[in-house]
Amino acid sequence: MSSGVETKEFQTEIRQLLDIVINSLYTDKEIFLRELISNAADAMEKVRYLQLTGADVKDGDLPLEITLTADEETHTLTVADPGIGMNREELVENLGTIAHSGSKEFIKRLAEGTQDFKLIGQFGVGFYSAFMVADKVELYTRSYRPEAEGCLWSSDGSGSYTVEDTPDLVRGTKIILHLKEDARDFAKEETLKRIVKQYSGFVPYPVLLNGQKVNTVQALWTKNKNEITDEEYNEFYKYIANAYDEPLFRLHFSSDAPISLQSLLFVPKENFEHWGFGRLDPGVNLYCKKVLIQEQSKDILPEWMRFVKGVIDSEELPLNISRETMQDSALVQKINKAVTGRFLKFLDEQAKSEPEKYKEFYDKFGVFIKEGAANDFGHRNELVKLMRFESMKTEAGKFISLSDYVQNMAEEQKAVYYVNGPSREVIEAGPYLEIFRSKGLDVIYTREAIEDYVLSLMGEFEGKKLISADQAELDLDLPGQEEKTEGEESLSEEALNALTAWLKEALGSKVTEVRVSKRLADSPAIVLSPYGTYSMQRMMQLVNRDLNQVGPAILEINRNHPLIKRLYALHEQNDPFAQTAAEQVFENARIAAGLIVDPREMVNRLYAILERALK
Ligand SMILES: Nc1ncnc2c1ncn2[C@@H]1O[C@H](COP(=O)(O)OP(=O)(O)OP(=O)(O)O)[C@@H](O)[C@H]1O
Repeated sequence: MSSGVETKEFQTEIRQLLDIVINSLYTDKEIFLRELISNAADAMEKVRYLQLTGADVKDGDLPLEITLTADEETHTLTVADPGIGMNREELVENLGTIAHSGSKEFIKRLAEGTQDFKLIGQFGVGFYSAFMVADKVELYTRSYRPEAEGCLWSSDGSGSYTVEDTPDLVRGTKIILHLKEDARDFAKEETLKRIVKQYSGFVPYPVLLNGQKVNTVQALWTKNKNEITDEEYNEFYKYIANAYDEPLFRLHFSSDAPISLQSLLFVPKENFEHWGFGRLDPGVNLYCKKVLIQEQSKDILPEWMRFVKGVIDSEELPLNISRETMQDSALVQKINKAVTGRFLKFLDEQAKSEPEKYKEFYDKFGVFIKEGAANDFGHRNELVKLMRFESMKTEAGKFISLSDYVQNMAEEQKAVYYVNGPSREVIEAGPYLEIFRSKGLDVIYTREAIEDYVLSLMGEFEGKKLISADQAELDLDLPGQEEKTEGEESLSEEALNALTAWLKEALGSKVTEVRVSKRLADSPAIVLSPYGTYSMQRMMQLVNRDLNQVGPAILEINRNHPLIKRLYALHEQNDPFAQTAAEQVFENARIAAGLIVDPREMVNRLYAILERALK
């Protein structure tokens, strides 16, 4: 390990970020203070925890407070905290590289101008906002570990920084900002006071500005609901979620049994995972009597709830609970169950009381509900109730729940039907709805394979079977459901036998069976999967871009359709064109099923068909 002055290059992404930061607009600049204060508070939170769990912490008596020192003469602002500090390796790791892919994506979009700078705090790169106001940043830091050496990190925000060992520092971090000419206001007390109040009102430690305390420390979640204003809630949300906007939903509750806890949860306005920023980290912090036990706890809530931000505080938790014991602690399970259950109930209530807002929620966060319904067995029933779908009978863009569907069912209808397709238009243009339309039965539209997966896992809902409309063996089980038999000019049984036998031969290994359909009204033919339904195969095709993933099909033909009758006539005349026509009927049915077919074969066949038609 080197101990002298070392000059190091910033990682490419950080250089890009600094470029943007340095040229940021004045109106954006003040958020730098929030970022530095929030880092300081995090570092002290860690010290508090280490001390409570009996770790050996250097300079154990330092009061846990953040000090801001503003000097209008030297145009400097110093932000200091007695937090855990960093040793040399940590310093280089934390303030020279970016590990999280989401942060890299964020920087890329910032550079393209398609992302708002204010979100910087949510992407783990908040420290660099210091360069919005400073043309030189010096950071002195000493780790809490008794054996560690102090260090000075320094940079002017261009391509590189220096690190050097520095003796005689006390524990924690001190950041000296040499303010740029256009940012000298940030050495003025009144400016700083205003910014602390605006952005950092909920820091759980005293913030001292030139020796004077400028914030009130409070754990909002422990207060009584009716003593808290909306503004306070929103400010608190902004603080804990590093957000600049207001939350979409808020849930504040306490419970005594089966476990004593207080919780304040928020659903943000936006889903960053949705925007392609990579997987979200959990957003709920675990406290015991206002002491942070675990930040962004992975164990306290199910994985699908990672979009929720907030706090859970339970006095029953032992302070020294470790990561390992967390996972299998019965207490943690109890908290998990209580909070998840309450949150699910809350969403259900919101869906009823504020359907429009719930729709906004579902549009953005529905992916998590579906993920939970697929993976979280314990809460599947509640989660499925929160899922929303369009259906044949809803207007485009309007949603219903499975419960709505069941309520609207005719008495004699025994099952809930659903069909999968990439869009409403594609589903409605396809042949799968024909029989349902003719019988006046509603069909739920699923868009994603995960929805089909969940419905097939469920098997039934409120005592009704869940049945996919493209299921090969479809028994609508309605009184008076007669077989669709021959109209006047329909093909005879004999002709149908001959035609299906020939089609089976003509299509070879592409089909397992060719039969007469009971479900078609307008389309000449339909394909069904011998393995159940097609939604999984469609997804596999899309993911693997492999046309052969689908396997053979069951082909059903419509005995009343003119095209099928004509096909039979051609076959009877031994016209070789019958083969081409049969293949194209089959391929069309596969396209209508949303499957990807081989375009090369198709194009040649279509030319042959055109040629004949143009004769
Ligand atoms: N005052 C500090 N004391 C100790 N470590 C710090 C301090 N400030 C920053 N760090 C370390 O540097 C890392 C990077 O800080 P940065 O602000 O860029 O991102 P972050 O704190 O991880 O994310 P966010 O800004 O969203 O809180 C932190 O995770 C922390 O490990």
